[in-house]
Amino acid sequence: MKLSAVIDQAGEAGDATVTGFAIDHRKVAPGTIFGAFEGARVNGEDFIPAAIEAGAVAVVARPEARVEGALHIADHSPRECFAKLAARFFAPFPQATVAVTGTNGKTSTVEMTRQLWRMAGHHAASVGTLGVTTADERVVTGLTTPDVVTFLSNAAGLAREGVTHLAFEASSHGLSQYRTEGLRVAAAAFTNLSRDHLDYHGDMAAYFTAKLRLFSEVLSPDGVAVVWADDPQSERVIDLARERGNRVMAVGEHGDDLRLVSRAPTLLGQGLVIATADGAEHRVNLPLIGGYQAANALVAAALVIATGGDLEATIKGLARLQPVRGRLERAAIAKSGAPIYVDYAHTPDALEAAIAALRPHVAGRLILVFGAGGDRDRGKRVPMGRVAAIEADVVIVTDDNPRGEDAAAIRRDVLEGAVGATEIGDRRAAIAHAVEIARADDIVLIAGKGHEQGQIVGDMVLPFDDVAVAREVAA
Ligand SMILES: CC(=O)N[C@H]1[C@@H](OP(=O)(O)OP(=O)(O)OC[C@H]2O[C@@H](n3ccc(=O)[nH]c3=O)[C@H](O)[C@@H]2O)O[C@H](CO)[C@@H](O)[C@@H]1O[C@H](C)C(=O)N[C@@H](C)C(=O)N[C@H](CCC(=O)O)C(=O)O
Ligand SMILES: Nc1ncnc2c1ncn2[C@@H]1O[C@H](COP(=O)(O)OP(=O)(O)OP(=O)(O)O)[C@@H](O)[C@H]1O
Ligand SMILES: N[C@H](CCC[C@H](N)C(=O)O)C(=O)O
Ligand SMILES: [Mg+2]
Repeated sequence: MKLSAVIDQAGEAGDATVTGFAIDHRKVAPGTIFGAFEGARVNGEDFIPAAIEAGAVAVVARPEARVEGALHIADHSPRECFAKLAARFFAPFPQATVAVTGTNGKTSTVEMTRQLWRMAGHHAASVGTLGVTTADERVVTGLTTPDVVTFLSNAAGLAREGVTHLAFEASSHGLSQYRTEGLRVAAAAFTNLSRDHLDYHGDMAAYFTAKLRLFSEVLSPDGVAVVWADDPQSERVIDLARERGNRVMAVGEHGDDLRLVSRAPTLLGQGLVIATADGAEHRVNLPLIGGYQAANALVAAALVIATGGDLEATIKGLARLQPVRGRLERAAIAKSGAPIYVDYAHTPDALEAAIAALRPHVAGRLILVFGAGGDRDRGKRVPMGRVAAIEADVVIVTDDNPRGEDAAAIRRDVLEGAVGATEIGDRRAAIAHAVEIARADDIVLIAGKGHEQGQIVGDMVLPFDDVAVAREVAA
């Protein structure tokens, strides 16, 4: 592709051939357009000379950046500009693309959306914390919302493979860094807002603003806003969408479009009654437990309907949803008979939701093993401890991913809220202890790491899988 096809004002540089896009100078090859951004750690503008040396034909950067020897595509919002140009290069993308934001439930919702589309016979994929998932395979990317070049090239690659329907997770980091700009988003969903990532965003208002960008800027002007209506912040999302002229589909006990009339836990799932806007009531047995999974399933159904899915068939499809990896996953049964669940709850709200999901299924005690990640929002640790102390019957505080922090100091923070908890730093020993003390009518919940395959300690990723460890210690 010629530079003039990517950018209108390329001038005499327009004849140069563009071979790719990069935001890391180490990935620049001859013909690359380099995006130089100020980051949280370093300033990408410092690498402009090196990128040009490596063959960059153009550099997208702030007007005040110095660019010599390549076309300077100057923009006050260089990340946004870069994403839009890159999208021109990588297009076309899957014809129906939807996005999900919210503090909790993104991964579950995009995965359920993908499953429902597949049931309808579409070639569908999801992109998020679990990686890039299609019916055939899963490729791990490392981030929830991959960097913009990875994201756009993956989305285009999926389209080339025949994927027509794509659901992706829009994390607050991804939204504030414009990682998912430039492709048409036909529907966007909001699941909920609670505390997380304040290390990065500073305060709840800034965190929410980052998430709202999905509705104010990323969602197509003729797209549908799917909103979980039972969150205290839902109204703001609905108002924003209506002001902008987007159609709103409200879902939940307070939702008019898919109204959750009732929810009755069964042994391995729950019976749902869902009322639709035409007044009809639909009954379906969701084979997953917990209010939070019902919420995510309904949001997923709304996304499918918003992009043309048949209402009745989609609601029926809920009965065939497969569990999402690491979300209330039943990992093993202890010798005593106690079931052991693994869940990805790593915020106070999620921990509360995960415990609430299991509560109707426990006759004895709910034994919780959890910790908090290092180099992440420290302010969520005490509230997580508090939720644990209040909602669980036995609490064991252990290590999550300490990353660059002192693990014992993280546990101290959590223990400040988790009054009366037992402290066992070694995660395997903590899980073993929980399983050992569990009696037949108890349930063990191992929270925080879900599907993760490693424990990040310093710069190392040590192999660790909560599900595998649960199985080992239960054997
Ligand atoms: C805080 C954060 O989001 N950081 C991400 C972000 O960094 P940044 O733009 O601030 O980058 P930086 O390291 O300061 O560098 C600035 C620029 O210089 C470039 N650079 C840097 C060094 C160099 O030698 N050459 C070079 O060109 C970088 O590519 C970058 O464009 O862009 C980088 C490149 O894409 C990401 O790898 C990095 O993710 C880090 C590893 C990370 O841990 N991110 C987490 C917090 C994250 O994004 N999480 C969210 C939310 C999770 C959830 O709750 O779901 C996610 O979407 O995964
Ligand atoms: N709708 C919901 N309401 C409250 N809690 C939820 C909801 N959905 C999921 N959770 C909790 O959050 C955990 C993570 O769920 P999921 O992975 O779907 O969220 P996420 O938004 O993708 O998280 P991340 O930000 O880490 O990518 C679950 O294991 C559960 O404990
Ligand atoms: N996407 C989340 C994952 C947190 C998972 C938890 N195990 C932790 O390490 O804190 C984050 O990066 O904050
Ligand atoms: Mg996720």
